[in-house]
Amino acid sequence: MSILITNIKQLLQVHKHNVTIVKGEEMKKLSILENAYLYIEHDTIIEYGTMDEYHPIEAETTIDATGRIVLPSWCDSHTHIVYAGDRTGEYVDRINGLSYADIASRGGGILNSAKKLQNTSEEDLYNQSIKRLDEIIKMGTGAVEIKTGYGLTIDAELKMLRVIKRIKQDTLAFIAPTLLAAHAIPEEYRKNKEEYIKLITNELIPKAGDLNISHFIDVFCEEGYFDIEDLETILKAGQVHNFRPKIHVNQFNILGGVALGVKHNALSVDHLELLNDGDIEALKDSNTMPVALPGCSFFLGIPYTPARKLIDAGLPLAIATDYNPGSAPSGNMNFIVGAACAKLKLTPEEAINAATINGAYAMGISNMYGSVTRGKKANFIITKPMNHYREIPYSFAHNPVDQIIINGQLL
Ligand SMILES: N=CN[C@@H](CCC(=O)O)C(=O)O
Ligand SMILES: [Zn+2]
Repeated sequence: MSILITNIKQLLQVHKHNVTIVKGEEMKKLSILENAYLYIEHDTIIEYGTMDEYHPIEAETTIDATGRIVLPSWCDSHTHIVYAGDRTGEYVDRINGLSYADIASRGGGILNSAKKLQNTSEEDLYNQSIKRLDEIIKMGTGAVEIKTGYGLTIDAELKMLRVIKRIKQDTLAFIAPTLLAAHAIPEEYRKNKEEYIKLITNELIPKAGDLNISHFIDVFCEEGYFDIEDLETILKAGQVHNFRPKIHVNQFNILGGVALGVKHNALSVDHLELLNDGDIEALKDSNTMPVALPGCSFFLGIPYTPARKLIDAGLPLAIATDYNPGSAPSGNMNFIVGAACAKLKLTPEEAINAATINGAYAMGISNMYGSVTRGKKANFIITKPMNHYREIPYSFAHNPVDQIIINGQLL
């Protein structure tokens, strides 16, 4: 299959030589070709340039993109889209004044989702989850990280991993599986967290490692969940089975998870609604990507990640949806890009960098995704007619997507 796109009003994120991460001041730049063409063969970017350099290319499909913008598909590096049912009841409880913590303390929250998932067949869980993935692909996402973490028993967590593997096999999008080995303490271990941690380190991690589905490990490091000692214990056990950390830290409290994540060569530290100077220092000269989740802050009404503090300190930033039934029931990366500008105060260029190349980095795939570079994967958004790419975050609740190309296939 070959696709030629011509008369592209603006082709975004063009890099002749591959870029795998964008930091600090560099995030303010977005390399653009005006009035461009793009040629794709199978699943790969073969050629691109401006129309005045263009020489006729034979292609099976030709798209005239006059007045429209073409950019790499969104790279959503933090989702929990494999889950059963929903938590709309809790949503109303929160509107009526209960906090996320109040609901969790009454056995709601993650434990509510775990009960539903334990009582849902693997087939049904797959059918519910693949629908969510198909929906976010239509909204422009081409690479998605998917976590476990709603099983909370060995069998249910491994069931989640098998569903993620089946999704990976059945979709054109890139899927990065993550073992969220420690998401919440099950009721039966409430008074014996140490026992649950032993189950995780001695049984879940080795069994998940043997399945060879996921290469990332995650822990929810938070008061009432897993503390900094638990985090170190679990990351060390993960390292034995070659799991690289991508961890939930600093959402409601600062427990030291950022520095510990950097110490364990975390690929990303996610949430960061709270940050102190020590966190910023720990991240400098590290290979760890800070990830902000503005959809969660929007939905829970909690602070937004101080993204300007991170970028102005010369650090990179990725943005992601956190798509999950409790704190962010939306996988719309277009909204996240809009929220990054409106609430994190990122420029449109910074937000697009954070949702493409840096999002790919936070999944370990920015050598193959996240920019228009010869030889990289052909995952693209072709927008509806618009005057400037700034309209993508500006029209924050609109859908800018007209057509998508995933793995070189026009959908
Ligand atoms: N904070 C922990 N985990 C998810 C929420 C999980 C849930 O509430 O179901 C998050 O990233 O927000
Ligand atoms: Zn999350």
